[in-house]
Amino acid sequence: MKHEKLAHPDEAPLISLSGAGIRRSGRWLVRGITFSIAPGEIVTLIGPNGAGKSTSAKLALGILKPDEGEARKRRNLTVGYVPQKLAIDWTLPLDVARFMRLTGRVDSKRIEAAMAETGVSHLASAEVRSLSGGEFQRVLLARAIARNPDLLVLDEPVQGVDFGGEVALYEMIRRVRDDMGCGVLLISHDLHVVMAATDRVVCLNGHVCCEGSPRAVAATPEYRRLFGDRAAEALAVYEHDHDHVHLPNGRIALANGLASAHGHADSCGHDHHHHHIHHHLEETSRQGAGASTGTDETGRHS
Ligand SMILES: Nc1ncnc2c1ncn2[C@@H]1O[C@H](COP(=O)(O)OP(=O)(O)OP(=O)(O)O)[C@@H](O)[C@H]1O
Repeated sequence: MKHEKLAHPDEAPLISLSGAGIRRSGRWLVRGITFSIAPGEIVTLIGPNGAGKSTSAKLALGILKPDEGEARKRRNLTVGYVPQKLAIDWTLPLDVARFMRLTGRVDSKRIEAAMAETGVSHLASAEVRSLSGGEFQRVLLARAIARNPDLLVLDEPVQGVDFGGEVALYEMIRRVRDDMGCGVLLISHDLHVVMAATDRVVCLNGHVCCEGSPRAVAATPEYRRLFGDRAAEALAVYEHDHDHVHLPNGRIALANGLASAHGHADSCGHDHHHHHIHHHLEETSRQGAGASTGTDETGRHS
């Protein structure tokens, strides 16, 4: 897979936290947080509500100062931020093109290229408030990448997006990373398919519970304790990676006899495991979408 060439762990990290902690009203919100993001790397902070993901991200970005430990940021780091929520008065008319220009001066060519990259060029004159959840996410992503960031930060990027849209969004995030070579920090309170899209997972619960490749993290008892049965299900997805074969035309033949239309011709050459997971999930979502919503828990990992 491309990103294995694109990730540069030997280069100075874009951001790094070392034993960072922050205290408010006599209580440690997070403590002992250590992780870094290299250029070209996709890192996910995962943990339950209140685990300190946003706080850790703010420490990493220099928005909050640690009371102990260290937070370092590369000089002149440009950050593209995709927020969880936006404080916008939706009663006012606002089209996508204007929305893209609301914050800061960004070159028109860059905006056009970013909108093309996330597939929203055709929505330039659409009303922002009329966009679907998935369209709005892609507009937010375009707005963030138009700044040509070194680091893209996405806070709960799949809220309000259905399962098919979630898979598509993570595909897009990876493609943006491949094209731009930026680092990516994802923040997620739920498992989603975030695990499969990530180079490294940092599992938080006030401190770093466990960290490593998605597969390594999914196998730890700490992670299973935090996410319970669903963690085991997610792991099952990981271990479920040889239920199909790659056909010469790039399609996937599943054990249940279905062929996926989404196979990539290069699936076999690189990072086999991730592609397997991806195709497994994609097929599951296609089947689910045809039958009902495709977004329920059982549908995810069936
Ligand atoms: N400024 C603050 N003052 C006091 N407590 C705070 C402050 N900011 C956050 N907290 C507390 O710190 C803890 C971690 O919050 P944080 O928002 O980082 O968690 P999170 O993992 O991002 O949660 P969620 O998934 O719910 O967004 C919570 O208990 C929260 O109430």
